Amino acid sequence: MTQAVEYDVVVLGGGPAGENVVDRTRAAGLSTALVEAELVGGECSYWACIPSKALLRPVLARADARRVPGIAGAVGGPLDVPAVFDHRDYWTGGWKDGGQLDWLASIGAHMYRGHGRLAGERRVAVEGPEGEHLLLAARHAVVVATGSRAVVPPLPGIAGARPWTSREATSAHRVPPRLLVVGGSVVAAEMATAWQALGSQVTVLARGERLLPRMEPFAGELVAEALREAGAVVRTGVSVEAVVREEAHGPVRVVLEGGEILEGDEVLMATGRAPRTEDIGLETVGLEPGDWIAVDDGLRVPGQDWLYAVGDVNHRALLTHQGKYQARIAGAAIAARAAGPGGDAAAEPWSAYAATADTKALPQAVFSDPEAAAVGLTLAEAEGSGHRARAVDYDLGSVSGAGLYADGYRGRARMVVDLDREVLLGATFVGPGAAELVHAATIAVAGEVPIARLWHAVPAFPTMSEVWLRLLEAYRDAGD
Ligand SMILES: Cc1cc2nc3c(=O)[nH]c(=O)nc-3n(C[C@H](O)[C@H](O)[C@H](O)COP(=O)(O)OP(=O)(O)OC[C@H]3O[C@@H](n4cnc5c(N)ncnc54)[C@H](O)[C@@H]3O)c2cc1C
Ligand SMILES: NC(=O)c1ccc[n+]([C@@H]2O[C@H](COP(=O)([O-])OP(=O)(O)OC[C@H]3O[C@@H](n4cnc5c(N)ncnc54)[C@H](O)[C@@H]3O)[C@@H](O)[C@H]2O)c1
Repeated sequence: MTQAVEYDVVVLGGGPAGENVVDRTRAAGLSTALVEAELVGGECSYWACIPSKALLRPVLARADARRVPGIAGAVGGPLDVPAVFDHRDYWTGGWKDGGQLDWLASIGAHMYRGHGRLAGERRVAVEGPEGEHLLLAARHAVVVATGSRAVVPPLPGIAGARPWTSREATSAHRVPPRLLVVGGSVVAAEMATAWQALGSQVTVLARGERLLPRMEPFAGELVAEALREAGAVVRTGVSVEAVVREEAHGPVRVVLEGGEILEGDEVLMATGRAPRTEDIGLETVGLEPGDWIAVDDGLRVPGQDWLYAVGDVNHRALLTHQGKYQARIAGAAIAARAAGPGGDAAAEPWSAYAATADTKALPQAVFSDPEAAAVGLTLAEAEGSGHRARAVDYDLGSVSGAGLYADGYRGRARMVVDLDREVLLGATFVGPGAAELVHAATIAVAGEVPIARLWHAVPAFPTMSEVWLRLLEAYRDAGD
């Protein structure tokens, strides 16, 4: 039997969630090992949040400038595409994780590059890049943070069609003349916005009736309208039946239900995520390989007091900031329990040891043009979960701050109020620059700030945040 190298904590997967667990357990003085198969920083740093936002920033900055008199004339031309790619490459560190390795060393964490698998209780086996094997043992906790990968639906022809997933869409160095995008959610909306502006003729094929299906209906409607104005084709209610590329360097064809065939140079499958759990030894601890890992609010796997799962892999909220939040909570709980029998880590809602905001106050910002940002419940979700709720809407473009931000500003805001408790259940903002509006709403929802007190949170003039005042006035004037 191989001698195990012992640590207090072993973290499997070094994406944003895993890294933040390491940060917290090291801060508590616990010896910690991190096992990472690819690059420390994970999907977010190299093939998701960071490169996508680096591609989108020049797109949104140009779009904003084009709506401001005095500068609009100077930004009429195309984007400098090689410079946009350089900007994106800079932000991914050229797909190298040297900076992250330096940080791990600086906090005294040990990093093992290789494929990790659970090997029974408190054990992680690591298979290194040269096939070498090592066993790690955790005195206090193992934290699984192996994230997720893109789902490619098993459609006829798809394997040979070499479709793009989010990885290629965020790392490509060539602009395909025609890009077909299958899916209608966040990856589809953001990548359609980016690649249409970078020079592709984009066609979005969404099977639902609108884009951004998890947000208020007006979000997807405004984003689709703007994509069409930018020259993209947006089709909703369509179902893709096959994806075929007959010649290796030839075009790709998408066959729709009913037989219609669309041709492109690349096809992006923006069709959701699957857990990276099929080969991480879940069967050695009685869990099902390939499944999302269910956890309680304390981020522990029920029945296994040493096993935690944070980030995408637990399927609570597939967002970096939420994975990092879970990591801070799991790290604090592990440290408290490691401190001894007196270490109290009861997962009471809103305590330092419970991931409460995942379900009650989850924010998301989508960097399409216009941006769409939301927190908490939509009206439909509030009503569906039994609240007596009212939605109050306001045309964001009527606020002076928005009018000054951009000529002809188009946008909309909605707050959803719990009529029994007079607190906010959710809020949505759509419009240029609207992503920065959501954090104020997150504070109001997470803090359950009474509407009566929100009147005293006076927005500065002339900022877009004055929309809060207008929403409160609209709520007051609507009566009960
Ligand atoms: C295109 C795109 C854009 C996005 N933009 C945003 C955004 O703007 N904001 C936002 O909040 N979220 C965004 N997301 C979601 C975000 O990327 C994820 O929520 C986040 O990366 C999850 O972090 P994680 O640490 O759980 O997992 P990951 O980032 O997936 O990291 C998991 C790590 O575990 C490693 N690993 C897996 N299996 C093993 C193993 N067996 N052994 C060792 N290591 C292993 C992987 O190599 C990886 O490094 C975006 C997603 C996509 C696809
Ligand atoms: N700015 C951000 O916060 C940001 C940006 C990008 C991605 N993300 C996160 O990454 C995750 C992945 O995003 P996503 O957009 O890929 O997935 P998603 O799960 O949000 O949406 C998947 C979409 O694909 C469609 N779909 C699934 N199978 C299909 C099929 N066979 N044919 C046609 N359509 C199909 C679904 O109807 C849905 O609209 C999400 O959880 C998202 O929140 C966040």
